[in-house]
Amino acid sequence: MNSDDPEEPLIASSRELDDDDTRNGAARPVGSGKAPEDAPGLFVWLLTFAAGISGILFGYDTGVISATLVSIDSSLSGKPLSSLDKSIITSSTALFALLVSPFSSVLADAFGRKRVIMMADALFILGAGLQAISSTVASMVAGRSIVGAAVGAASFVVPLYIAELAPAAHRGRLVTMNIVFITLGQVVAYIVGWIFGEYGSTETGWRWMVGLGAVPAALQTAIVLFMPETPPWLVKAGRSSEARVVIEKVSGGKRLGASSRAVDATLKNIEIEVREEAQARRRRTNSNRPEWLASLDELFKIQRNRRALAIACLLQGLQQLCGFNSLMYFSATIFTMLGFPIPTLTSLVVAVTNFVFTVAALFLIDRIGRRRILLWSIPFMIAGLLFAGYGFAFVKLSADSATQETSTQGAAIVILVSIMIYVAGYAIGLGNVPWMQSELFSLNVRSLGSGISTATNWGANFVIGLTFLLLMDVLTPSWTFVLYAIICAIGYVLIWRVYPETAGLTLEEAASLLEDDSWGVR
Ligand SMILES: O[C@H]1[C@H](O)[C@@H](O)[C@H](O)[C@@H](O)[C@H]1O
Repeated sequence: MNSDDPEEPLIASSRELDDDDTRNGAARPVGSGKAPEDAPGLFVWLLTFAAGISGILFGYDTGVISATLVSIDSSLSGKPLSSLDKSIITSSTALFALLVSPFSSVLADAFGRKRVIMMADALFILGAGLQAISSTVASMVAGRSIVGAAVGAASFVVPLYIAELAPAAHRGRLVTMNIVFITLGQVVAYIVGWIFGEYGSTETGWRWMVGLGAVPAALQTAIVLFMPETPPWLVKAGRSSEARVVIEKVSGGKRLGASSRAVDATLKNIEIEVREEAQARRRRTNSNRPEWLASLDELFKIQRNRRALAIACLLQGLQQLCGFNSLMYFSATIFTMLGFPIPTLTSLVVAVTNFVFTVAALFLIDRIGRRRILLWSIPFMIAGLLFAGYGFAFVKLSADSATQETSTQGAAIVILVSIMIYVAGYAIGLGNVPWMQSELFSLNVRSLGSGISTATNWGANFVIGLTFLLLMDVLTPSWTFVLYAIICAIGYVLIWRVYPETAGLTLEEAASLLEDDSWGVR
């Protein structure tokens, strides 16, 4: 059904929804609604900015670890960190993010999106504090794990929060804002790591690096107190009049032309979807099965939900398995081996390129569309990886930059430029499109589906972080990069086959695209 079609009523009344329609979730579009099409008002930008602080925290805490590990020296447990210590400290964050992200979907449904953001802030502060005062490896691991739990919850709930608040026409751009904040947090972490590592004392420098993560979390806690809940959650909680006020504000307020008809239409659409969900839940409860099992059932047994989940997990898995975070975590190590004189500064190139092209994506994503931007950008990633792999074939790697032979300097430059091409391609597409996952799911499985695909992201992140150095050793750097190129090529074909374009559609229109029986793209 096309809401631009003059023949179609803007919304279906509940009487138009027969039982079959509602059972299949095939009824009229809902979600955030398409009605308010104006530019996002100041209110939406403020909300996005406030919620985006979570992105800064996410980026900061994932980016800061590489500098932290090389600066800790012997301050934990009175001895230098072993490789195993380093691996456990690094991977505990991804592991806990993985464990917490699906669980946070249950919390987000029960307590609201906003409260989960606040819970994550409390964890960010606790984790940063614990890391900063750590004197043993065990307490450092505990601090990293708590931060991981916070990152897991925030990485799930913030995109969901923004997607449910933003008008459809601007949703892509607003969700991308969150990724801009993540990549900005990574740039800040690299700069802070470089400054404290270079100029701070050995004993306290790294403590400042990790402890500073508490500052944005405290700031966000103060701001979030004044932020609203999302309209779909409010309607679900039986607070439709509050939802109406939020929709009105989000559409720019009455003075900016948010006609009360458009606001009513949006609210009505959400109410219909919530009603459908309640009916579906009643049917599930009748069957005497635990609620979560019934939801899981619904996610896997209904074709459109299954397809949404497969696409979301494909994109999230590919975002990590393409190998980008190997660079985020180990680029300083790679550039040391390549003989660059100040590797931490050179590695800043990765974080800055990622940030700059994510900002570019912000302006392009709604215009070009998710599917198309991926199909255009992944070939650049593949080319960058293959050139880098080729460059590595000419370099004799050394752990000490001083012994690097001049003859390989050309190859080192080729590798640096190839990595920049790869990172640019990543940032403009795969770095952000997967986070628009919530628009693929209908409301009744949106939280659960987004939670599972976010967990896929963290699972794959964990695998990449754990295996990169091993692969470099076993396969050689050239073949490691070729392997990532092969993964990108497989991902390209899968995206081309199964991922339809969702740009500019309401959440529900996007979800109903997937009702097609075949797995092809209409
Ligand atoms: O979207 C983000 C972004 O691309 C970050 O730079 C990356 O480190 C994350 O893993 C990813 O989820």
